[in-house]
Amino acid sequence: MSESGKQSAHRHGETRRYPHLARLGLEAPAGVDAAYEDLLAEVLLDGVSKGDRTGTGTRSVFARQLRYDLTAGFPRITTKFVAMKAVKGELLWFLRGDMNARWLQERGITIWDEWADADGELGPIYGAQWRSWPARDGGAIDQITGVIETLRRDPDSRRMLVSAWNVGELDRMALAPCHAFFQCYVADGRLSLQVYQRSADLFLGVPFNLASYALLTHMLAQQAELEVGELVWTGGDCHIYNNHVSQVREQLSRVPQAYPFPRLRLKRADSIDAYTMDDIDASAGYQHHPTIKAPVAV
Ligand SMILES: Nc1nc(=O)c2c([nH]1)NC[C@@H]1CN(c3ccc(C(=O)N[C@@H](CCC(=O)O)C(=O)O)cc3)CN21
Ligand SMILES: O=c1ccn([C@H]2C[C@H](O)[C@@H](COP(=O)(O)O)O2)c(=O)[nH]1
Repeated sequence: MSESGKQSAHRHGETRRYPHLARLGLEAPAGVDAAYEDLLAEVLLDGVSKGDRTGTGTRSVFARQLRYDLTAGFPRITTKFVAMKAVKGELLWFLRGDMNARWLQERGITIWDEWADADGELGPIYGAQWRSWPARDGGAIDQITGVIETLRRDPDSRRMLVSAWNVGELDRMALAPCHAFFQCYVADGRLSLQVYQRSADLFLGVPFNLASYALLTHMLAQQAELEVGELVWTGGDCHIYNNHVSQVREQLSRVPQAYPFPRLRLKRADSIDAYTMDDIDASAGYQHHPTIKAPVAV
């Protein structure tokens, strides 16, 4: 094949790899994962105009999937700075079964403040459902401990689900769960996880959600003495808020200079309840573009 033929074949390959970025004339560097940015591009270009609960307005597409090989790197988006301190804190806070924003605020994490009442209360959101789903007999079901036990005892199980979508308690939650449930899957000693996110704020929420579930997969794998496999993110209503459009354009313009994902260092803890902020480090090799600020829709 001639040199120019090779080049055009390469370009064609890239076009298929990230077709929506290609429509904007953008190409990611070789070896860089830009699937998230391609979804941003798709919603920017093809999203249908839709109203929403917050009154902000969005463009939106329905039902998309992102997949990350966790052995290849930790999916912390590089085309803007992703605040890992808030991601780590929020996940540890969920795992505490906490329903009050105080613990986050004491650590300088403010991402739940808009939804908390004057006492910091949020109602029985993720943490409550993960760790103490109310049982019929008046007791509580710890779904996280349950799934770790099943991962150890019966990793072939097809019933390893954790749900935050407790229909009977939705009206008491400050916000209905967005990442509604997840499923674990083990093959060849590797733990994969798929999360279903019914509603996805692609610019502000999803970079957090991807890093958070990647981290959770690593923690669960460590607790069950498994290696990590794949993170599969499935989104329902995938939207860009109308007041995030200029930020998204800025972010996409960075795709040609995007970086490979960093690595996660996770210090071993004795139980899923024993991890601390200092045990988690996703900064090794994290090269990234600067922060892009945006208002959160409440
Ligand atoms: N509209 C909306 N989008 C969300 O992503 C979202 C909600 N609501 N409500 C509940 C939680 C709270 N989440 C949030 C809230 C704020 C940020 C945010 O402002 N992030 C900034 C800075 C974070 C920081 O440095 O602390 C960012 O640049 O990522 C992210 C996720 C995710 N969830
Ligand atoms: O982890 C989260 C939590 C929330 N979101 C986004 C998705 C929506 O933009 C709002 C929730 O509004 P609903 O009207 O309840 O769908 O919050 C997210 O992306 N990630």
